[in-house]
Amino acid sequence: MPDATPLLEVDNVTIRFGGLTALDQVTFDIKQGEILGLIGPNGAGKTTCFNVMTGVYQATSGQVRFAGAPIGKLKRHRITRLGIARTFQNIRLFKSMTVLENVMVGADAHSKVGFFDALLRTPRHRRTEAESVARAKELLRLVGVKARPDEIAANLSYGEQRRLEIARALATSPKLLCLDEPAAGFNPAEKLELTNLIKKIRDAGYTVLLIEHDMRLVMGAVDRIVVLEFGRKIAEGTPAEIRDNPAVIAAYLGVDEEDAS
Ligand SMILES: Nc1ncnc2c1ncn2[C@@H]1O[C@H](COP(=O)(O)OP(=O)(O)OP(=O)(O)O)[C@@H](O)[C@H]1O
Repeated sequence: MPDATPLLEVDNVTIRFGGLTALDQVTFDIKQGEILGLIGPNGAGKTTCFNVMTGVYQATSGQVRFAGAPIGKLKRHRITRLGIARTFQNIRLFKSMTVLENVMVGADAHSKVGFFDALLRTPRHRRTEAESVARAKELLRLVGVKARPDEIAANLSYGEQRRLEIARALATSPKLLCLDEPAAGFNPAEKLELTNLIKKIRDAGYTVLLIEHDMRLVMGAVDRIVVLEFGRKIAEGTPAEIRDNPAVIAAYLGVDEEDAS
């Protein structure tokens, strides 16, 4: 079970783009070891939330804290090193590189081997590389990529490419893994497999934040849900609580709250 210490805190965060308020005083936290779903209609601010947590955007006001420390002013690579990794709505693999290389690119974010070690191929470099290869293969097994490690990424099926992206994100040894619509384009069987994979990843010791449009997947995979609409948090609770929440039903059906209740 998740313990009580929040791994990540989004504290009263507002983000404005010109006249548009993409996030409006949003507050929620992610507890160590839980799977949190972030849902809401199109344009609700979900991806903006990911972007503020991963250093792509800075909050106009409010604060994001990771393991208790503010991360709002940190650059993206520093946040990756602290332990937040993400996948993207659109697959962003290095398509001409191999499966293994794609995962090892992620591992490099944490490599302790210096530039000269790599250039001179020192014993330290070779040892670290062997360890990275072993770890990358282990991650490929965890996420269920069946293609050979030396296969070119572009030759993988769409579903395998999505799994590979997750393996690459895990290669940075994150404490928090953020998945942005990982089931986009999946058939029902693939969605079920993904639900199981997300739980498996959590059971392997990671905390997971999931943005996903597919309600069945969200309800089946997560411990808790935060709902955004027009940049505001309109609800927070267990899947059962969210399913019956009139404000959430109204947001998704596009009707007035009174009409939906
Ligand atoms: N860089 C930006 N500049 C201007 N407006 C932006 C920027 N990024 C996001 N927005 C706007 O902020 C709002 C929230 O967008 P966001 O992508 O976070 O929503 P979302 O909930 O992820 O939507 P979707 O489910 O469609 O991906 C939208 O109105 C969007 O147009």
